[in-house]
Amino acid sequence: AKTYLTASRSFGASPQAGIVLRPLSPLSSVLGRWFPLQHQTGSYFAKFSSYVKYGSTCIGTVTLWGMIPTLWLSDAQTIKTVAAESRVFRKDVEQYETLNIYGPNLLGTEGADWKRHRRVANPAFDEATNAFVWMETVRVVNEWFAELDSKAGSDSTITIDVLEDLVQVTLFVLLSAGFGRRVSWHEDSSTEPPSGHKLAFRAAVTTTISHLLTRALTPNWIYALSARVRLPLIGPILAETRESFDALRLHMLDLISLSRAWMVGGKVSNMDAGLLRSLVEANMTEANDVHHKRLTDEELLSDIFVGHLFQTSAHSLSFAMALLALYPAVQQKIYEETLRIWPDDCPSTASSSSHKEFMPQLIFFTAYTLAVFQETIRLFPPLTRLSKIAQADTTLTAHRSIPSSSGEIQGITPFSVPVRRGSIVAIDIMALHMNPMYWGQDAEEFKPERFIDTETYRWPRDAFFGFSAGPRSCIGQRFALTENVCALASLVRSYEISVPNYLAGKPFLEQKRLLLRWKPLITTTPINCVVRLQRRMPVA
Ligand code: HEM
Repeated sequence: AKTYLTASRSFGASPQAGIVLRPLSPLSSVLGRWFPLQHQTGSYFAKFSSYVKYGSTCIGTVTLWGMIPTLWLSDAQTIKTVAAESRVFRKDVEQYETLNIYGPNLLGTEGADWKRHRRVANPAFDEATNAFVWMETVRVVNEWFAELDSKAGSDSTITIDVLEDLVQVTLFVLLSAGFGRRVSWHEDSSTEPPSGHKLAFRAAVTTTISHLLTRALTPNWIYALSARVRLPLIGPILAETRESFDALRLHMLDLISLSRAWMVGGKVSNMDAGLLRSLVEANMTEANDVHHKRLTDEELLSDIFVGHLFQTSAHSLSFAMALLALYPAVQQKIYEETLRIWPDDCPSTASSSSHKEFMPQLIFFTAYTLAVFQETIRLFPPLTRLSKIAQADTTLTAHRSIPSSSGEIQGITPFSVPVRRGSIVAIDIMALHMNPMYWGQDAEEFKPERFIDTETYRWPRDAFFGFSAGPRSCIGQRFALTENVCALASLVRSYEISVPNYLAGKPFLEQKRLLLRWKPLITTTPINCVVRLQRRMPVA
């Protein structure tokens, strides 16, 4: 009781909402789905409701274990300050430990170690890589479309579990644009493994995907222990998981060696562009002495892989497809936009050079498709919260407000929030994205127009935190935007997306409830996202 009181006294004038689990603890995300008090601060489904209840954009809670004061923020300016002051507000890297699967990486490191990773990675995430991402997305989605068409019925329709397919699509893009290893949709997964390998590449990839969640949610010490001792129940699953991750690691390390050998030999690799080649190149030009250390092969591999671990693109594209099935008028607008870019048909191949020419105009030509994707991320941010630890005593500014009888936020006044060293500061991305101060009273509605500037409206940049901001923002943002906009535009150009037959006769709100369900695992994960696709006829 005494420690609780000491912790809660540190909040100053911020309202207090009791004891909750640590914001990013794996337990809180696994149990989040079943947490009964869904409007309670800290619940994954509370959206902005607890900030309305307390009339404040900052709420204090105390962690169940450790009694650590935790401040939850839904205020754009406060969050911007926290993200910018990365020396005062450090990432809660302890919570990322299980994501360091292949070794330390950009996401799970801090301080000098993080800087070393970011310095090597920055130049690799350039326009050449994005051009390659565009080209490979075109290739992979066309292979996917061929697969869908071969399975479609005589009326050219097919009903699919979107997530299952998109996990493969986005992984194939990553393997190619990330590792320079083209995997065809049709490649046989029963191919004999090459010498020195237990699994063929495709088999290593597919088994790794199926064990991704087990690995990411298993504490490293249990994982390590399971290699030495036969653990009851979970032992065999962990052994299988280890086998698949080890098999993929060996393949990836081969690719790194190959890339380096090409570089040393002065050869132009047939791995085209791609992150791996650029990373290997940037790493080789880094100084390697007592002060500077190059990244190891494991670290390079980990930096590329961690971007996929979250499956952010697969999840966001799934939500976007479900939303397009529910909102045909939005889909029609994307279709009209794609008719302007591709008057004849969706391209089946793209060269990276043609994309490079196209890229500067891309955002302009696909403004609406991009807005649909951003609005999807606003409603379903893959990471709904981030957590930082204060390294020094400091002060933030938040806002108090009084909701009117019609629920509108009014009487907004600033107030100071003392932050004690060691406190957790939780950036509540979902609440920020639902905050009516920035997005209006209809913040929960799907309206891509919010992301289109007009002469009288400029969309609130600081209130969109889907890719984070400041020095620790997503390094793969352009990669993800290129991939997702290309995939969405190609999809809508080729297919009409609608709700599956079993939902067709239901009221709209019921369709919405059933199609947009999600669970808070490592990232916001769609549940049972099923849509019907009908091939569009070629434009006459
Ligand atoms: C829809 C897609 C994506 C979204 C919404 C997204 C979102 C985010 C967010 C919110 C962070 C901050 C995480 C934190 O502070 O803990 C982040 C970091 C990061 N993302 Fe993404 N991401 C996406 C796709 C990607 C892709 C495709 C890659 C790589 C190919 C990638 C690589 C990374 C890396 C390496 C970091 C750590 C950066 C650092 O700390 O320096 N992300 N991402």
